[in-house]
Amino acid sequence: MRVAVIGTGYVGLTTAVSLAMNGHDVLGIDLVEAKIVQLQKGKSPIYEPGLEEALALVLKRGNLEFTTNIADAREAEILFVCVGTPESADGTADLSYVYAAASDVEALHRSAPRKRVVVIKSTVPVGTGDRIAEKLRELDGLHVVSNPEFLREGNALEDALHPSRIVIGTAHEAAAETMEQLYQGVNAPRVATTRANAELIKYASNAFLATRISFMNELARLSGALGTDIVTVALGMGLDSRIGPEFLRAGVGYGGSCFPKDTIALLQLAHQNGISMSILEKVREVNATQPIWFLEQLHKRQGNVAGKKIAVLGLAFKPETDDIREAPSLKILEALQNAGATVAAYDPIAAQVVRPLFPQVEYVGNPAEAFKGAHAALLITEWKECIHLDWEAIKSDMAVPLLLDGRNAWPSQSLKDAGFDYTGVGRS
Ligand SMILES: NC(=O)c1ccc[n+]([C@@H]2O[C@H](COP(=O)([O-])OP(=O)(O)OC[C@H]3O[C@@H](n4cnc5c(N)ncnc54)[C@H](O)[C@@H]3O)[C@@H](O)[C@H]2O)c1
Ligand SMILES: O=c1ccn([C@@H]2O[C@H](COP(=O)(O)OP(=O)(O)O[C@H]3O[C@H](CO)[C@@H](O)[C@H](O)[C@H]3O)[C@@H](O)[C@H]2O)c(=O)[nH]1
Repeated sequence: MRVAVIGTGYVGLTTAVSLAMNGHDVLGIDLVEAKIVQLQKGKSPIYEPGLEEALALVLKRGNLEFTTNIADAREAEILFVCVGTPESADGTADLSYVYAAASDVEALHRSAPRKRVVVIKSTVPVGTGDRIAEKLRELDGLHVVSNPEFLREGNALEDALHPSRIVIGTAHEAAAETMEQLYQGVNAPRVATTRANAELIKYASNAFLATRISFMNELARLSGALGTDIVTVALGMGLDSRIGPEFLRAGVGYGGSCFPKDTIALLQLAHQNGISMSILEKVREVNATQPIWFLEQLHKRQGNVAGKKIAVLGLAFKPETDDIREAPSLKILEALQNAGATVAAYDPIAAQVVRPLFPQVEYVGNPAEAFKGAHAALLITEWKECIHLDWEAIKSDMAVPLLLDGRNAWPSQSLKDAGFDYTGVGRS
């Protein structure tokens, strides 16, 4: 099928590449010319495992092209909207990019009318799809479908090719049929529903996952006080099939471009409808304080960190991505700097995007460098490069062998046996 994807960021580019891999003819559209020029050359502007290789493949096959001009999409039967919906000053989702993209679609459709489906993949509050449909109603042959995206960064292409589910929100039979044709061959459960339900499924899923994390982080604080081990507790909980093992990892808090903004957007949507979601308020509160709680564990052991060297391992909000949006590392770097510490940081991919924000931090080329002379080391992102380390060498390199494992990913017992002063999150 002929598909156009508006917005070639994390979601748009991954969607475009995965649809092209599945044999569709895809046109990727973005406003940022530099991005399009780079993509035309087969260079991915974002770091996602396997994405650049897949991009090269579909460019070579000729079923993916890029442009800055939406008029080039006149032949497209399906137009995906994958633009950002960032947090506004009041916490609601900023829909200006979505509405601008809808206006672009409207202009295209007026100049080149044909049967078309407009698919909103951006995460948007309940009612947005209906409002866009209202705005475009006069345009014959054009139907608006909600098809939220559930991919995870760092695993984006894999998730797009093998999704957990495909949610299609539309009341229009022919549009639903077009979507089914598009996803033919993709083996995933379908949820065929209204646009509004589809929109709420997306926010509810993210809010629920964030809730599990904050629950575990708060439980970890108790576990630390009791001297119990949160990792074992999570294992024991997750074996209950009603609970399941995913998203029970305590740590320094969730970050990224989705959970922080989507939880506040859902809260604002609830307020606008006279509903108080007190659980979700607490989820955000626990998450906001988790990096600070983590740093208290450092201060308890090191006292004043002024003038001391602190190694920070990992900066991205999770491994396998260069994304630092709402990354806990940013709060931690800021607090360490305010406390007068000298910080040496390592991240295999994200250091270059953090550097302009924290120019005083020393960015080192490998983890071993960060540990040299350090009075403490903090694991913030569990990159494999930050986990599989030569601990013997590290022990002799550190000024004080104090380890604070913000992801419970270092081998706690063997480090303690080797003489390190080790503390995880909710495990002593
Ligand atoms: N990042 C994720 O993991 C993820 C996962 C699921 C859903 N989402 C949702 O998907 C949406 C996109 O997120 P993202 O992380 O890909 O954003 P992003 O910021 O990485 O990419 C958005 C892209 O859209 C482009 N753009 C904006 N307006 C445009 C227009 N009118 N025409 C053409 N291009 C335009 C921007 O230049 C940018 O390249 C958001 O609503 C987000 O909540 C994101
Ligand atoms: O047990 C866990 C699991 C995750 N995290 C943290 O939670 C954040 C988000 O992780 P993850 O969900 O894996 O990454 P995202 O790419 O943000 O993906 C989420 O947000 C996307 C955007 O909406 C959705 O599409 C995905 O389904 C949803 O998982 C990261 O900081 C993780 O370190 C934890 O602290 N503990």
